[in-house]
Amino acid sequence: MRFNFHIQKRLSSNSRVFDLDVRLNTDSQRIVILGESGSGKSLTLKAIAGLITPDAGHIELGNQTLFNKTKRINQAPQQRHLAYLFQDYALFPHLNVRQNIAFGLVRGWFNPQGKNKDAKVEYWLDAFQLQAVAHQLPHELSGGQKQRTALARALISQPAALLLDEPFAALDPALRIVMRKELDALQRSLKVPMILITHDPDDAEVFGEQVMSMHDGRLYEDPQCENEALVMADVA
Ligand SMILES: Nc1ncnc2c1ncn2[C@@H]1O[C@H](COP(=O)(O)OP(=O)(O)OP(=O)(O)O)[C@@H](O)[C@H]1O
Repeated sequence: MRFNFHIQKRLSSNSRVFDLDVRLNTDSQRIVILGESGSGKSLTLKAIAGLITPDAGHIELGNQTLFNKTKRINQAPQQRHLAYLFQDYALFPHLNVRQNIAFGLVRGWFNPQGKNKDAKVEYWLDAFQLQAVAHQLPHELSGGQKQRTALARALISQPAALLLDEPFAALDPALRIVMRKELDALQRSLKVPMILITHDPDDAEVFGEQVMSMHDGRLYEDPQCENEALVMADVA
């Protein structure tokens, strides 16, 4: 699955202007974007997910056009079939683990209940060893359990790609190592393409088939990265 995008977006607040101008065209299935705070990583993921609209450019995933300014294409977030895992996991506080995971199957306001849905939820509860805590609320979970619940909720809808915003930042160092391994194994077995943004070089080491670095709204090829798959797009 090819990621091909050129995203341009200007954000202004008071006298400060931030210009995002990122482009990438790659067949790589594990992309890590490494950058300091405020460099534009989250904005990039949000634009891919459809949560912010670029001023110009295009976003293509495989042969699907998610956004194209000149062709006036702008798919709604739910049409894009992407899973976006937020930094703080964004679990619903009033829903237990089972209900949070089931929410991943919800399409808009319409929530069809069916046998199939229950079987899928049970599958992910088993796969992530969450059966024992299935009835617990997010505030009653450990950091790792929260992360697994959020991942299960993201994966249950069989997304075309996984967008991960600092997925290990909230975990203590020991759990971070365990969860990195889990996500690594999971991504390899499901073969779901992913973009992971982080400021932690260890994430890049584990996941970075393709490591990019981000500075001041621009994306650069990491000089240490020897992967040949990346082709920087020359034209929009
Ligand atoms: N709605 C907005 N209006 C104006 N500026 C914004 C807005 N949202 C983000 N910015 C600015 O855009 C820049 C990039 O923000 P972004 O959230 O993408 O950073 P980041 O690289 O993800 O940082 P972090 O690692 O701290 O999450 C920041 O300087 C931020 O202040």
